[in-house]
Formats: sequence, C-alpha cells, structure tokens
Amino acid sequence: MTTPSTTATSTTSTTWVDVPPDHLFGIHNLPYGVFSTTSDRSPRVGVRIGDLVLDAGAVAAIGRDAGLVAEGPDLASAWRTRSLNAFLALGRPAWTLARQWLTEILTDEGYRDGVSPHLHALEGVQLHLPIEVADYVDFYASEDHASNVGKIFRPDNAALPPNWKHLPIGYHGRSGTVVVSGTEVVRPTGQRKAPSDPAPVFGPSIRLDIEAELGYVVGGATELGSRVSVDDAADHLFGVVVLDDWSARDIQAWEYVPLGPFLGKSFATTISAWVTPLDALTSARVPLPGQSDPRVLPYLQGDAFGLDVHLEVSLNGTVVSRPEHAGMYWSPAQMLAHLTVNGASIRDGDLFGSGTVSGPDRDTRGSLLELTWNGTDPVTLEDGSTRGFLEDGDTVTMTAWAPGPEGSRIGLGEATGTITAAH
Ligand SMILES: O=C(O)/C=C/C(=O)CC(=O)CC(=O)O
Ligand SMILES: [Ca+2]
Ligand SMILES: [Mg+2]
Repeated sequence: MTTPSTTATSTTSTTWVDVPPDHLFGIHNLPYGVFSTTSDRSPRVGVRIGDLVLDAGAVAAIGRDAGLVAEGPDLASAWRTRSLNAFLALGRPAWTLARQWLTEILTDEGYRDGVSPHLHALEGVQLHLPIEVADYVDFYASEDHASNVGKIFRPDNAALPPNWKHLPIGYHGRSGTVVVSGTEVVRPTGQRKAPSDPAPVFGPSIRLDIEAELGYVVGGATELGSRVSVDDAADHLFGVVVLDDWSARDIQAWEYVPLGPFLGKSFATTISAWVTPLDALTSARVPLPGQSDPRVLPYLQGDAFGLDVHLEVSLNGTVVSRPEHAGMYWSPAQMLAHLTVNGASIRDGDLFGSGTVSGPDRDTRGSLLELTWNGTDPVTLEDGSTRGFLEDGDTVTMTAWAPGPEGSRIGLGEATGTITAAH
C-alpha cells in the first residue's frame, strides 16, 4: 500500500488478483477465516480470494500507517487475533467499512505492490476454527425435514407438532464441540434402546448420521433484557457457514423425551473454515415460501428474507443429496428475533444452525435418516456399496453456493469430516 487513497471507493468489480471470473471465491465473495503459515504460526484473520488468503491484519496495519483507515475502527488489531470474535464485536458499520476497504485494495491496481506480499497460497496455509463459538443453538426450520422426522420418530402423532408453524423450534447445543472442517469425528458411544430391546444397551452408536445445514454467525452483542427485531436482525447477522450437525440417531431416539436432543448431537458439529459475509449474499435474498396459514405473531414479521443457497452432500465422493435452502419455512432473521424475544442477550461469536435443509424430493433430503428412511431404503454409492448410516472411515463433505452479482457464484466453502472408530 504505497499511496493512500483519497478518492471514493472504486465500484469496479474486476480484481487485479489472478482469479478466473467464474471462481467461487471471486471479488464478490471475500469470506473471512482464521489461518496460520509455517513461517508465522500464530493464527490470524484471513480473507480468501481465489486460491489465495490475504493476511488482512497485516495489510490493515500498513493501511493504518498510511492513513487509509485512520478514521475507522481498528481493524488491524481486531484481525491480528486468533478468531473473528474481536471483529464481530465491532458491529455492522465496521463490517461494511471493512468490506468496502478490502474491495478497494483488491480492485485498484495501485495497491498491487503493497498488498501482494500478504497473499498466501491456500494450499500452504493451515485453516483454524474461524470463531470462538459463544452460544450454539440449532433450529428446525425445514417443513419437509420436520415432517419426515416426525413420521419416522413419532409415527402415531401428526407429522408436525402443533407449535411448528407458530415459532421456530430450536434446542441449545454444545458450543465447545463445534469443530472446523477437516476435523475427524470419533464415533460417539452411549445408551440406546430400540423398542424391541428389553433394556438399554451401551456401546458405540450404530446409527450415526449427518445433517446438512447453514450456520449463522452473530456479532454486535446486545444487553440482557433487550430484543433484536426481525428488521434489525441483519445488523447482527455477520455471515454464513456450511454446518454438519452430526447426529447419533439411536442415542437421540432414546434420550430426547422430554427435554430434546442432548448427547446424540453434542459430540461434534462441523463448520466450514470460511464465513461468507451476509453482505456477499444480497443477490441470494429471496422471499420465504409462505407463512400465511397461520400468520405469524407480529414479533416474527418484518423483512424476513430467505436465502437461495444450494447445498450438496457427498458421501465418499458420491453426491447423495442437493438440498435447497430457499425452501426453508423460517428465516434467519426470524430465528434471531425469536432467540431474543424473551430478553436473552446475544454474544459476539454466537452461532445458530438453520436446521436440516430438506426438500420434498428424495435427492434433496439433508440427512441419511430421511434419505434411507431410517435405514430401511439404503443409498448406493459409486463403488457399489450401500449405506443406511455411516461406517467408520466414511467421509462426508458438504458444499454450498449462492448466486452473486453480475452472474457470479458465491462459494460457501465446505464442511467435511471422516468418521473414526469409537474410543
Ligand atoms: O424431531 C426430532 O425429534 C428431532 C429432530 C432432529 O434431530 C433435527 C434437529 O437437529 C433439528 C434440525 O436439524 O432440523
Ligand atoms: Ca440439526
Ligand atoms: Mg451436533
């Protein structure tokens, strides 16, 4: 960064970085993560462009010395830390300013010489968990998923519980076991009791499953007693990750009445290393599929946008499902409004999951529980083998993309994990 900019932010969408125009991590994306290199092992905030990672804090520090961001928040300090939490704490105005600044330095040729030394090849860096997860909640926002699970787990009841269309149902998960993509998942051990078992059995789960979801990363902490409205939710929704809510169906089915999922879910939740800012997803905003019958209560009404995100789930390299997030009944803004309607405060680094993304067709179901109908109708993989649930050594990879400006595609990274044998 040799010369500080004195002109308004350029609006050109062409970057001087060598990135093919159809790349999923082009100039319209610019997701944040945390990385380290062999020459500097301290984890710090990085911004992905193409197959490169920008050391954001290092460049911001130069920009500050050059007067480029002197009037703004101290991005350099926030980014030279081992998680995105300090940046999340700065709030929406700082997030917007940071994105404008990153866009400027990556599109204006004048910054090339100053910025280039701080671009690292993706293949040479180590990616870390991008946020220190504060509270973690998982919702249940897909009508198809909720109906399918209802039919499988509670065949004698209505598929949807009576409250389902009145409030976004959720449960509190375990923030300390949220792991970054690539982390091995140890098969959980616990109690199970099938209806035919005379007594509970103890041992490794025999119904280990996945759930394809989006995760929403929250910042701009609030005070105890305050609420976030649907219309203000975007001020606190920083960005989106791909999320796999690993689920042990046998442990879950025996433990969950009456307080909900517990050890069947808490052993691991995988998120992508890249957090795509909500600001990168403006072209993906879509109306919700419909909430007219019944109409939701006023506190859940407002600018409750949906997101047109396309997910893909593969098992050992075979694509087994392509769930569509645009079909979700409840929106992230409504989930945040509901989370805080009782006065519960939010913290920087809070994470909430959308719930399993499932559609009406078999190949759009986001869990093996639904895809195989509780193991009774297995999926066939390209090597000819079949799966009802996961075996040790299986690798599940979830990816996602959304439409971006100018016909571009915004990649949301991947959440991948391999199952290892129970300890
Ligand atoms: O209906 C149930 O008892 C349980 C449902 C789930 O396991 C799903 C859950 O984690 C929420 C979701 O992903 O939609
Ligand atoms: Ca889930
Ligand atoms: Mg989980």
